[in-house]
Amino acid sequence: MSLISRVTAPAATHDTAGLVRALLSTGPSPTRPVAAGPTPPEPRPPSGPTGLGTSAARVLTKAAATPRCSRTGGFASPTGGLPLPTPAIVPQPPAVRPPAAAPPPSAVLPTGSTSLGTPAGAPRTAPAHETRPQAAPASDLGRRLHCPPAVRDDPALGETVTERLVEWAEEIGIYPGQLDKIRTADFGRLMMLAHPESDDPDRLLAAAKCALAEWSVDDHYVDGEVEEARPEQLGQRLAVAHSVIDQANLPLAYAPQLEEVVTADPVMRALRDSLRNLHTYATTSQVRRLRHELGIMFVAYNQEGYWQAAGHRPPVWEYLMHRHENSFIPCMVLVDAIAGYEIPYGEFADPRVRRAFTLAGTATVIVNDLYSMAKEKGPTDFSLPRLIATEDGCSPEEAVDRTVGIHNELMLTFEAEAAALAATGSPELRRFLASTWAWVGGSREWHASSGRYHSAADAA
Ligand SMILES: CC(C)=CCC/C(C)=C(\C)COP(=O)(O)OP(=O)(O)O
Repeated sequence: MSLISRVTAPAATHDTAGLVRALLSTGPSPTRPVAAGPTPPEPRPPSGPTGLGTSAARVLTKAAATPRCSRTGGFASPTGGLPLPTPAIVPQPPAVRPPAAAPPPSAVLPTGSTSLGTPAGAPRTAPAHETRPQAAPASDLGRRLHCPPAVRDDPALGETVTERLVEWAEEIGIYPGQLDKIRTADFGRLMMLAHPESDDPDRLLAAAKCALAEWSVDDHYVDGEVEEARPEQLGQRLAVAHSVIDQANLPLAYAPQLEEVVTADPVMRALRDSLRNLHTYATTSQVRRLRHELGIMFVAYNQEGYWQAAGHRPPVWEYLMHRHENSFIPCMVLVDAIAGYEIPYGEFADPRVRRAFTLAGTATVIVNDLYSMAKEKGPTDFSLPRLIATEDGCSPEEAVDRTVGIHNELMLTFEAEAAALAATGSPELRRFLASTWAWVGGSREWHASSGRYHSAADAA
């Protein structure tokens, strides 16, 4: 493809089959970056599943342990021993929003029982627009979600990271008087499950500090979980906090005033300190990538502020777009840094890679919506099942089914596209996609068990 054709190429769309076809015809070399190379390659037809496949992801691997001090690369195998997603099924163009009367079955897995909450056919006590989907049994969701299992589970390592994270939070001053929330959520366990390529507590802690700083923005400023939510101030707080994400450098006479505001705010201190610490383990460009993702996340938080202030209930399309921006991507973007390698920036920024990566990101946060239904009870605590129930006028059980279907569509698309990208990209890209796949599986496992979503109070 010529440079001009590439520059003028249309943005990626949701035409999976076309995209996979295009990927497979742009370059067969397994080591060539997807965005590089002037020579028109020979078309290479798909030869069927070539990776290790989802079933291989069930094998716990130790081979993927972190190369301890590599900051730029150094991997034993193209995926660092991690299973790579395999397009066992290339999804057909799916109906994202199934008709209310006859929803199709879940994309890959049997939908199983419909006994999530009230039994089908039971009398309804409230109109559909007022219903709140109940939390689905975790075991049932785990079976129905198209998602790999966690690659490893090392509870002691997770506990170590959580304990050190609590100490850090206390030092910084986030979650004052509520440090138990951090212990209960067990964020160290999330990092242990989601970054199986590293068994180094320091690296996992670096990722955990970033994640907790990000969560603290939500819990302190947006959701009202730690401080009272003040939607009218949200834009102002986020803008000032962003001056830490992308350091504002004011003229000397004014800089101290900004610094005073920043240092007085625990969330801003947490963001600054976690990013500073990350530099120990990540390259400058990896940290810059995270700074960019946080800017996007802040835009989405501002949107939530608008929803709260205006009493706006987003339609499903708008909420899904919001979840593209407000997802776990800021955590996932660190997979290579924490594992000790680096995907070339040209490949990371390639729209096809970006598309696959962000589809996986949205899928992770839909998992969050499903597992956090019991926790999200306030009138502006929107979630995908809840909004679908309202918009489609369907039962909570049906809304959960549709949410699972949307999640599975995203994951199947990621799986197919990641496999095609892996076949045409560099070893680092291949590994990055495998690391992403592992992150998604570890995150689902954490959501299924974390005290953040499964407290006795929520069950009541
Ligand atoms: C770790 C991280 C990127 C956090 C910022 C975004 C965030 C809090 C989520 C993606 C989770 O969504 P939600 O606000 O629904 O979180 P909880 O269910 O309250 O954990």
